[in-house]
Amino acid sequence: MSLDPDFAAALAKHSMEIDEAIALQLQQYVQVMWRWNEQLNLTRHTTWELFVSRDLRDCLQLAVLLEEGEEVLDLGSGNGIPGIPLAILRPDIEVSLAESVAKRAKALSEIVGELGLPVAVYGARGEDLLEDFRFSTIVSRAVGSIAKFCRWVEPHWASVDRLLLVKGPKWVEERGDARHLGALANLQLRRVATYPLGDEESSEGVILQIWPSGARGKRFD
Ligand SMILES: C[S@@+](CC[C@H](N)C(=O)[O-])C[C@H]1O[C@@H](n2cnc3c(N)ncnc32)[C@H](O)[C@@H]1O
Repeated sequence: MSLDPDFAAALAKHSMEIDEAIALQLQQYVQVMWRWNEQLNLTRHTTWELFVSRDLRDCLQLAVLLEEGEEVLDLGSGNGIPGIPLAILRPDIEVSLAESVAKRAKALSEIVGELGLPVAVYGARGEDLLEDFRFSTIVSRAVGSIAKFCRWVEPHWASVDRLLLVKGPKWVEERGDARHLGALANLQLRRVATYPLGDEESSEGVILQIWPSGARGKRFD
């Protein structure tokens, strides 16, 4: 298999230098996922330009924030973003995917199976998994507001060290709502990455880290 010229051109346009073996695995993921997209509504990003400038950019930003050996849960994985590219970019971490819609979870299982990735896929609500499993980091994109996430995880902070949420420009408004609702009480929130999104220079992506205040979350303070 060789690199699709449109994928290579999009990587070059966005100045992303990615090892060829890794780029080929990413390409295989996208091609298999786009195949499933013909039957299921998994993504609207159906060009290499959109995959690179939106999806891959978010995943690369997350990848550098994860420590070696982390156990990571992608909550609300849908089409596999960010969990599957993270598993490809960072083979030293352990990635699990949670997707509550059964047919999407089944497609994700087929995709990771076809790619031969050591990724567990759970057809379940991510917050319910925290009853039985422990993760160092929950990553998530386009699943719920900050307030919603805090509520979901609130009873389970013993099972997770931190959240890394990929957000768009509305994050400030969401943070305000979460504060107003008291959802951020006893939690710390820090913006740990800011980057331009797509071709629109005015549009920014951010990654928010949320962790418990006090002794439990001390190492992130
Ligand atoms: C808009 S899609 C986002 C997919 C992908 N993360 C992305 O960024 O493109 C949201 C997905 O999260 C799933 N979802 C929503 N709430 C969830 C929960 N609590 N646990 C697991 N999956 C959930 C939905 O079924 C849907 O597939």
